[in-house]
Amino acid sequence: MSIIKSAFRVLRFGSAKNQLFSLESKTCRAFSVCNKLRQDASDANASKINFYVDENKEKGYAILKLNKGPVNSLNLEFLTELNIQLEKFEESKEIKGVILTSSIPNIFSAGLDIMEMYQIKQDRGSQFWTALQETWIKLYGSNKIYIAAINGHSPAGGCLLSISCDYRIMSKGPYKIGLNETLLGIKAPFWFRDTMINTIGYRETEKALQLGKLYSSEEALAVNLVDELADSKDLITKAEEQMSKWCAIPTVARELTKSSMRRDTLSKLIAQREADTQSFIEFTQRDSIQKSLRMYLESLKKPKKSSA
Ligand SMILES: CC/C=C\CCC/C=C/C(=O)SCCNC(=O)CCNC(=O)[C@H](O)C(C)(C)COP(=O)(O)OP(=O)(O)OC[C@H]1O[C@@H](n2cnc3c(N)ncnc32)[C@H](O)[C@@H]1OP(=O)(O)O
Repeated sequence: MSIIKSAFRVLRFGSAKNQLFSLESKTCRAFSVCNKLRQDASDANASKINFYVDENKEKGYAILKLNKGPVNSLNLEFLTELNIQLEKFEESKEIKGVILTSSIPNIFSAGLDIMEMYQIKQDRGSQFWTALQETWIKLYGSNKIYIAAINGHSPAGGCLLSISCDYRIMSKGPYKIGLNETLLGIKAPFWFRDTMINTIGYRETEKALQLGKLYSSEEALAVNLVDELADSKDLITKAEEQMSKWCAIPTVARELTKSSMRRDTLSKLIAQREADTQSFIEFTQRDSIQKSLRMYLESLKKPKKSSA
């Protein structure tokens, strides 16, 4: 939204302005549908702490640590809470940037909660998908600086969170990152795909998405899926060093540059959020998709084989 707003300020006249205005108002309508949901989510989760926020107003940035055990999977309530927090950051005058990480050892995020796609009622499915779209629009479209400190596995929706940031540092170790949707028998949505293309390029994305490739940290560095590797113990320090560097850039120039780079990709989803939600519902309700999801869920729940 903020990027759309900045773009709106810059493009004062002509059809581009009208187009952005219409995109913005569609987005606002979709957001207002989520308001009740947000209240429900904050009531239901009042006793749980699904993430921690450590704000350092002096330095001008915050650290947001995902904390929804066991694997930071993204369900409706969690996304709704995250969206509220992202909005708070966006409105903050003191916070220039956010380091996004996880408090769960070896896991950044396991991506979408598969239970939100398996045998789910249409209403819930559409609320879930709307919340996910909102998270991406807020993160990818943010005026703030987002640095992902990827402390562990980051498949599918977890990868989407990190590639929506401006810079990625990943822990060295036996961790995997990538858009592995085809391995679940599903297709990555076009906005996941486009964010990936913007990060690692068309050809690499074409291979990665078809193969459902999960990259090791070294492989991820080699294709620019991440920008830097760090020993786990140094991850946050490195992210903070990087954040100081980004914070030192003149803000308006950086924001306008970011928005000019991301506007077209964002506009594509903003212009067709409802159709995209319908397509998610239609796709996930297919018998063949439900069967694939069931098999994938079973494979996750199988007792792990001993490597000995
Ligand atoms: C038109 C478009 C339509 C649809 C588009 C949909 C796009 C989808 C995007 C997604 O994000 S789909 C989710 C993809 N995620 C994955 O494939 C990750 C699966 N998980 C793992 O590989 C591993 O769990 C791990 C993240 C590597 C962590 O491994 P670890 O050994 O540490 O944990 P374990 O596997 O034992 O898991 C603990 C516990 O959590 C459950 N789990 C794991 N991931 C998910 C998930 N994404 N959703 C729901 N639940 C998940 C797992 O089953 C275990 O449960 P249990 O304790 O009850 O056995």
